[in-house]
Amino acid sequence: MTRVKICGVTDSADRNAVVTAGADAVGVIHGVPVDTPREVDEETAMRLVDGVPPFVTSVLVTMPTTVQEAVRRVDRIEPDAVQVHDGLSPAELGALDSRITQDIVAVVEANAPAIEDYATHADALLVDSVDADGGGGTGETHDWERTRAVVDSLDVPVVLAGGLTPENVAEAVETVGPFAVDVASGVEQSGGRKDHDAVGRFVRNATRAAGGAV
Ligand SMILES: O=C(O)c1ccccc1NCC(=O)[C@H](O)[C@H](O)COP(=O)(O)O
Repeated sequence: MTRVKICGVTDSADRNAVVTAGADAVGVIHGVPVDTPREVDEETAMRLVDGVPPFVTSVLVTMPTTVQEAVRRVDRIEPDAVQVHDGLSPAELGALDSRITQDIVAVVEANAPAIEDYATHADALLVDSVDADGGGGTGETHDWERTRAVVDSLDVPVVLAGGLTPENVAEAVETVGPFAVDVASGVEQSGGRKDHDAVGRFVRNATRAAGGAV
């Protein structure tokens, strides 16, 4: 069955709705040098992560420029996993891995060359549609067939992201066969605020679809 991460929660009501809907992971965005309504300050990130219950994974989504910066954020916020968007090379991800106990999800741009280089140093890859500044949350889909080839060629779990919605997620799962799917803007009522009904539909449609990796 395909796992589901709902990304970019900004308050406890949305976090709790995501958990109630049955998502496997909750993404909290902090430390990104891009303009996004989904980023929260450090205190809020700590509080949101702290309230994620057992058996649901809290994920800090961040864009560090150095390994040290990533370590400091992880040590302060204490998520279950860290998702690194842009900024760190595969070798730096390896260095980060040796300094934290959390799993590392490395974000790779869907059209990037040598995606496999990141697989060596990460616990999972998240294949996303990335904007010119390296940020996510674009609401744009990419070439799912290419991502299917990535899934087929690598042993590491692959998370599909970018432009997913309750309406297209079943087709995405069937086409790509990812370990998990991830959504931010596709389940919002307005920037940074989740539409709880859409979150529920997204989780149901993703988990009922055939094609996810076991
Ligand atoms: O969502 C953002 O605004 C964002 C900004 C900077 C770095 C990462 C960001 N999001 C990370 C995610 O994991 C999103 O869920 C992913 O990019 C998919 O977004 P969407 O296309 O809106 O579903």
